[in-house]
This record gives sequence, structure tokens and C-alpha cells, in this order.
Amino acid sequence: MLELKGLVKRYGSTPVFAGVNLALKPGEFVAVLGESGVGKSTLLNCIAGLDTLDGGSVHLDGQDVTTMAEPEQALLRRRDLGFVFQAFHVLPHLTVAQNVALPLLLLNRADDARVACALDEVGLGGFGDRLPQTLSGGQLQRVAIARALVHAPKLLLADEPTGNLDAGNAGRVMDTLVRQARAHGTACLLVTHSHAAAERADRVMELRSDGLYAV
Ligand SMILES: Nc1ncnc2c1ncn2[C@@H]1O[C@H](COP(=O)(O)OP(=O)(O)OP(=O)(O)O)[C@@H](O)[C@H]1O
Repeated sequence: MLELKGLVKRYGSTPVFAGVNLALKPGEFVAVLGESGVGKSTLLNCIAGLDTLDGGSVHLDGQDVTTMAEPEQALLRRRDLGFVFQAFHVLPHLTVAQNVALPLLLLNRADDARVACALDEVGLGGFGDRLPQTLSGGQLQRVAIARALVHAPKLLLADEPTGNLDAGNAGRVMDTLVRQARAHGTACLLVTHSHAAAERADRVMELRSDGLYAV
């Protein structure tokens, strides 16, 4: 469902990576490890179309995202992708439920019952009316997971989702992520420094400047 072929990325004349190939099946969970600065976050951003590539192609469900016009790319991002970041990016002035509802609103598919269900699924039933500032880091990341999956995307891109959490919360967040991705049949590409988190994946890859390698 996701196919990366010969991806190349440079910033100006500085090469980041080249020769990145990967095929991800529906529902498959792949972890990407790699040294700091090798381009893991850049790779996720390029797959999402949030950053530009200097070569290669990204196919999502057979469609070439790299040659798509920006409006179609934006629609595909809203409909088929979910994101979880290290820094949560939960909007502080919205309630927990309003945060989780955002992807559905952007697709004109508002559904309060679905939002309540998504919060139940990540163990935050009853937290919908709370403001983010009243939640712990682990709870905020579970809000971000509910928001990333509420619209049942085909692909979840997770960038260091446990990077700001202690070991206990990191374990709980990974449990939630793996369980929810599996329940929704969502493929997941997880960038992490944590070997404990990577062990939860079906496959572990290492990003190097000349490609992605099985670990
Ligand atoms: N907008 C930018 N302009 C120029 N260089 C950039 C830009 N964004 C990232 N870089 C550089 O590209 C390289 C890859 O950065 P990236 O953040 O993707 O690495 P990473 O593997 O995710 O690192 P970390 O594990 O430390 O988060 C780094 O050398 C970084 O300095």
C-alpha cells in the first residue's frame, strides 16, 4: 500500500539520503531506526508531501503522490494519512474531544460518537471535555493517537512518539499505538530511537545515507 522507490533528498548541495526503497503492506508495522541527523523525520515529511524530494517516487495505494497536484495531495493527506509527533501537537485552546474531532471536521464527516469511541479506545473515555493543559504527557500522546486514527487512515506516520515520555508511559503509548493500528488495519511507519519501541514492529529498518536496510 506504500511503495518508496529510489528516494533522494538534499538540502541545497548537502545530501541527506539517496536510494531509499521500501514496500509496506496494508496493516504492516515497520520501525525505522538511524543515527541522529540521518534524515528520519525528513523521510516521513517527504512521504507525507510536507517536504519535497529530489528524486524517486512515493506510491500510496498505487497512486504516485510525487506527481500529484497540490490539492489532490492535500486531500490524500487528510483522508489517508495520520500523524503522531514527538511533541504531541495537541491544540491547547481546544478540548480533548475537539482535538480528536479535527480530522473528521476537515473531511466534512463530523461524528461525535466516533470521537467518543476513539477516546475510549485509547483509555481516555470521559476526558473529552478536558483541556489539554490538565493532562499528563502520556495522556496527551494518547489523545494524539486517537486524533491520528479517528478517520481510519490507511497509513500512520509516527515520528518519535515516545521521545518525550518516561519508560512506563512510553510502553503504554506503544501498546495503544500497536493495538489501534492493528484494530484499524492501518499500516504504520514508526521513526524511533527506542529499541524497545522498535521491537514492537513487524520489521525493523535502519536508515543510512545510502538507503534503508533491514536490521
Ligand atoms: N529545513 C532544513 N534545511 C536544511 N537542512 C535541514 C532542514 N531540515 C533538516 N535538515 C538537515 O537534514 C538532516 C536530517 O534531519 P532530520 O531531522 O530528518 O534527521 P533525523 O534522523 O530525524 O534526526 P534526529 O534523530 O536527531 O531527530 C540533518 O542534518 C538536518 O540538519
